[in-house]
Amino acid sequence: MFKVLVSDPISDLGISLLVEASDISIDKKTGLSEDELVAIIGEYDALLVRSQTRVTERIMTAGKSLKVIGRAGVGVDNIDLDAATKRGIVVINAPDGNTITTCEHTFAMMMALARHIPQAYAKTIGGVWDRKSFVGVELRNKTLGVLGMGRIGSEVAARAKAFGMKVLGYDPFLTEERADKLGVTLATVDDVVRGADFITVHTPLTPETRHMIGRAQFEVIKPGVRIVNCARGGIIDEQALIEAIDAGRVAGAAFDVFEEEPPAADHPFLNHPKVIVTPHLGASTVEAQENVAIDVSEQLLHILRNEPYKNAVNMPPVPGDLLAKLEPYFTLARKLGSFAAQITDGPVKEISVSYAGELADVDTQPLTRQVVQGVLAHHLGSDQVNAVNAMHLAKMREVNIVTTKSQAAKGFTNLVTVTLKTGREERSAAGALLNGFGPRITQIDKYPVDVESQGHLVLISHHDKPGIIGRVGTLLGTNGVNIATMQVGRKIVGGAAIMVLGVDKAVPKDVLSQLEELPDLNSAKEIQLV
Ligand SMILES: NC(=O)c1ccc[n+]([C@@H]2O[C@H](COP(=O)([O-])OP(=O)(O)OC[C@H]3O[C@@H](n4cnc5c(N)ncnc54)[C@H](O)[C@@H]3O)[C@@H](O)[C@H]2O)c1
Ligand SMILES: O=C(O)CC[C@@H](O)C(=O)O
Repeated sequence: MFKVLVSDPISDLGISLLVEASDISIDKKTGLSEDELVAIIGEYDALLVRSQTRVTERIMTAGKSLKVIGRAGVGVDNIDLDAATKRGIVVINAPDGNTITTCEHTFAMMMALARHIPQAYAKTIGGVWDRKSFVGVELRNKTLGVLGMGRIGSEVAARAKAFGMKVLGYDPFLTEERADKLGVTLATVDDVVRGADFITVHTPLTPETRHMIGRAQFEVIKPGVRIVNCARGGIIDEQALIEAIDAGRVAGAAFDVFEEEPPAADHPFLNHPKVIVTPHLGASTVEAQENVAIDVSEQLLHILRNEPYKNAVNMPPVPGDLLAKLEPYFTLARKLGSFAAQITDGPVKEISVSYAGELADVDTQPLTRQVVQGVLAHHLGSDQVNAVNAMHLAKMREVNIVTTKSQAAKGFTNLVTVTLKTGREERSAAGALLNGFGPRITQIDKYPVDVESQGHLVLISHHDKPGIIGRVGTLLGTNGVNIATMQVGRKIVGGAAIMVLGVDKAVPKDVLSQLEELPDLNSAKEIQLV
């Protein structure tokens, strides 16, 4: 008999599969503190949560029999994934079940914002018949900018078209072809910021999406824009947004999610006349809660019964002899994927992995998964992608995966080369394990290098001219950025060249822009490898 604990309010109908299963005994105990959970979790094989329970390392340590944690919903930011992976606890989610519901909430928020419905309601029930203060705007003929064209963003775009809106879409995986299919104009963040009358965000919260609409964007944003966030708090800089509303640049905002939830009582969004809010209700419909509970219950049963399952968010152990051969290359493969993703512009269409040397003779599929994970995690968030779901996510995004093998490893025992093709360019990074030095990047595009695959790097492309290294060093030094290592690669004297700097901390965006303005310097990209 497997024991399952449900620690958040989850649809009864959705978990009926578990209730009725003869090999499952289920307890529902909601609203427990961390201490209370720690005290009882030891007797359970599975834990089923929504977003309220914070599943911490302490809880997992106490959960000696825990095999699986199920999240009835998409985001797993309330679960310590590393702690689960370390303990071999599988974390599953239900990514599809609340897509339509959240899309509809986004629309409800957008329309309520356009027509001042919450403000007008409050006045009317307060006995004031005020028709003058609440003149709204139509959606028809307006431009909607959608940042994040995944499951929810694509559904929002489809509905916006039905309202007669023009849709600008941006997503690192949105190709011209897919945008055409969806009837959306492929745009950049800048196009959206400068051109949209309404902006809605549907990305995960990652280091790249945090404050993707911040002070710099509000300075150039289309005056009178209305902004909706039903994704994750922090994608839009809340403080900068309030300043932009108060300065009259932004007409209003509708937020379902907050940088801190619940927001503090003095949060500037609460009681602001131009901001409407809901308490993270995006997924709160009867249908969505049933869907996600059914999905996650099915998966949970499969895992407990040792049957094949999908939607694992963390990485299960790779068993067998193969692991011994491949495991040393896992980190290298993932970092090469991440490095290639960070240096490449445009929507990824193809990930090509070439294995040379002894790896050519073994099944390298688990390594390819690591590469794909590295590429996708850069865009989708490292909590959403793992070695189990990486290939599936790539397929959903119509990303082609190609593997080639050869014996010639340019003097290395094994050489792994990752090449990314986008609509705009093709970039590659190769790497090897060097005795005593661990994973190293040994080639970037056509340039041989020897770079430690760790920490903050800056990749500069420039012309091989005297003085360039000094100018870069001076500019970074003036801005307080310490250079720890430097590698320069070129094919011919005086031709195109690259410089890879290892730096002690992240380089601010404005310093990267200043680098790009230096004479003979073409581009400067910051890369972070963890
Ligand atoms: N309010 C709620 O209750 C609620 C409910 C469900 C989902 N969500 C949240 O909504 C968001 C979207 O969910 P989904 O199911 O559509 O996820 P998804 O993974 O299907 O889509 C997210 C998309 O964001 C894109 N993206 C990543 N980085 C980007 C960037 N820098 N710029 C533009 N796009 C970028 C990804 O490529 C991906 O296509 C998630 O944050 C999720 O947690 C909130
Ligand atoms: O459980 C909820 O209501 C939150 C759901 C949502 O944020 C998600 O990520 O799926």
